[in-house]
Amino acid sequence: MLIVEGLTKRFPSGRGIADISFEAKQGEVFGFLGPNGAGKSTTIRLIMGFMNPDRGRVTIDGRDAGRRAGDVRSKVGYLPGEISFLDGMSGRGFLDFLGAMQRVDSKAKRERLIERLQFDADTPIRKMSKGMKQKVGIVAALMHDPALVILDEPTTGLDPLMQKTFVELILEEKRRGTTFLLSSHSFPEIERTCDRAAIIKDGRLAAVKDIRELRSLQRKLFELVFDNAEDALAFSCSGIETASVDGSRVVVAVQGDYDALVRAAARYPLRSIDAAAQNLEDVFMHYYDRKEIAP
Ligand SMILES: Nc1ncnc2c1ncn2[C@@H]1O[C@H](COP(=O)(O)OP(=O)(O)OP(=O)(O)O)[C@@H](O)[C@H]1O
Repeated sequence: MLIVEGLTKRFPSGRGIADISFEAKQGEVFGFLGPNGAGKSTTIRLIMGFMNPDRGRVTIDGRDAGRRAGDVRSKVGYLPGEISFLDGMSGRGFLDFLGAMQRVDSKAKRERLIERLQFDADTPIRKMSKGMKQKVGIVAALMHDPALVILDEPTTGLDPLMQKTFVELILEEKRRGTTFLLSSHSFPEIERTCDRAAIIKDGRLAAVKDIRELRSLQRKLFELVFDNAEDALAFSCSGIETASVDGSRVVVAVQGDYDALVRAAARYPLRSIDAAAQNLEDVFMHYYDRKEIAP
């Protein structure tokens, strides 16, 4: 549905993006992660045709997005990172205006979305909070049933309940076959919605990862509290790889082989045992931290 090939843009400052390539298949939610200034919004603006790339090509639904921009854009829903509205309008007035440009009868869907996101669309935009404006932007991106939806940090300003509603909305649209490109700083949001995610750093693609595969790499962290520090030390020397030992408390990170842990721990009296899943953020974080990026 969306093919990005060798997209390159260098700004006079020397910043920008270089050789970004990825593909989001129909019905896929493709995540876009990366530290501030990595080049996510630049990539998205190039995909949307708001700037011309120095090199590279974007294909949307089999068509060159650069050459057939008008054609292609009616199939695309877009939520920019920073929304600029026509301040004199109400939310509904703005959506009416946009609906007329999209040339699709989007009123019924628009009203359903407004109800789901629970905001007063008749409020003048200049009186709206950041979160309310974000909701108007989300409705604008989804109301015309586009085949491809590109969202640049969509949940900025939304409260946790609305973030949850937003995740549900994405999953519902995905079930209908809508394709998403979702730029986000929220790891839980990426984990809940995405099939794959690209990590972009310093304008280059650091990795493209399958979320299911990442989940299978997630380790479980077991915190074992022994009766005394001697037992904890003896346990930590028994061949089990420990993440930390602090008095009678030992943390073990396990990926798959729980049997060895259970056998080793069974030799000592235990006061408690707690397990927590390593979160996706920890799995991704090393891409953010790395100074050099492997090809
Ligand atoms: N129009 C522009 N002119 C000059 N430099 C720009 C322009 N747009 C972006 N940049 C620079 O390109 C780099 C990438 O910016 P971009 O906004 O794409 O990052 P981002 O990954 O979206 O960051 P964030 O997570 O903070 O939104 C930054 O160094 C930014 O200053």
